[in-house]
Amino acid sequence: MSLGRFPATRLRRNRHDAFTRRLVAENKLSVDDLIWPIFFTEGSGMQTPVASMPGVDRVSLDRLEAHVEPAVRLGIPALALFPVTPKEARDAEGTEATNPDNLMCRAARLLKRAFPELGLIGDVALDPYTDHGHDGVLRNERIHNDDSVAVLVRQSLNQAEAGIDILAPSDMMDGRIGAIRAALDAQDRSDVRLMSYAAKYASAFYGPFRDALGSGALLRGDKKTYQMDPANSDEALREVELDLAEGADMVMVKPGMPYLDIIRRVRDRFAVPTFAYQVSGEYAMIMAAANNGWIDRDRAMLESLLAFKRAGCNGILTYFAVDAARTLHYA
Ligand SMILES: NCc1[nH]cc(CCC(=O)O)c1CC(=O)O
Ligand SMILES: [Mg+2]
Repeated sequence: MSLGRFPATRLRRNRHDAFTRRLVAENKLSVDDLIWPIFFTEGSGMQTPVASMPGVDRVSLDRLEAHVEPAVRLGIPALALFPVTPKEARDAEGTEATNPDNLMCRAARLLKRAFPELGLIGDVALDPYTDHGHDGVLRNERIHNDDSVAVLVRQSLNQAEAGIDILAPSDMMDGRIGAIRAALDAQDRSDVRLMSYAAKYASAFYGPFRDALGSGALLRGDKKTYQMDPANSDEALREVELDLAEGADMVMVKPGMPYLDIIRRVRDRFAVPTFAYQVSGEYAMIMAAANNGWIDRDRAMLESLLAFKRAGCNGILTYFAVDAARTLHYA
């Protein structure tokens, strides 16, 4: 006997075959974890690809129901809605955000009628509506926090009225969760959920999204005075703590893959429903490599989504949602 020559514990044993690997797997991705962000436009008969996001289209409202139907059939629980506002409807104050007949509200009403069970998540921020491309209102070339929050509150009530189930403020103004929650309560809308983009970083990975919305070319300067510095991690915990105290039901970390450490810290510290946004640039990277034949798209897609689960996410906003759901169903 040459005890000591061989390890008593051989972790490879549990990797021996597929059934054992299935038995010992710690995390699992399911369709229930997927939130699908979609883009839609005015007009009719339109379906225009986003060049920097292969496979992602902007569809006109008349095509929205048909566009969304496969996601519903696959069991995706919720959509995140992003309206592509025409240039003419943008102004310095983002006034269109509070118009009860804006594109967002019409889309919400249409989808609620067509798919009553489908969760609708409304983006709360002014960048689709401002002519300078910022998420808030500009005063002397600065984004004014409290004036922005006042508009965001009206935008939130407007979306809730149109049938949005979950308001998702992505603007990063201080105090907006508390202000929105108070306004909802005052209108007897305490059932509207708030998914806060609590730790949202000033990131290069939003580029393709801004292409999709047409806000990138308009953007004056950058968003570093309100979105977080990628250097920071403790600060993310303070952001999350404040949003929870102000009435957020769920929190989000964004972008996703470069910030898995933040997701894990948030989940460990607060043990609240935690989400990540696998943003446009992350999607674009995987698609670009896959379309060059450099990585296997489906495997990279599923591995990246599983990584969010492992990091502690309850769910993921991903442009892969429909393809991932299909893969999971037919796996
Ligand atoms: N309110 C803006 C907003 N909401 C969602 C995204 C990015 C999503 C993505 O890149 O997929 C952004 C971009 C930004 O902050 O400029
Ligand atoms: Mg904050």
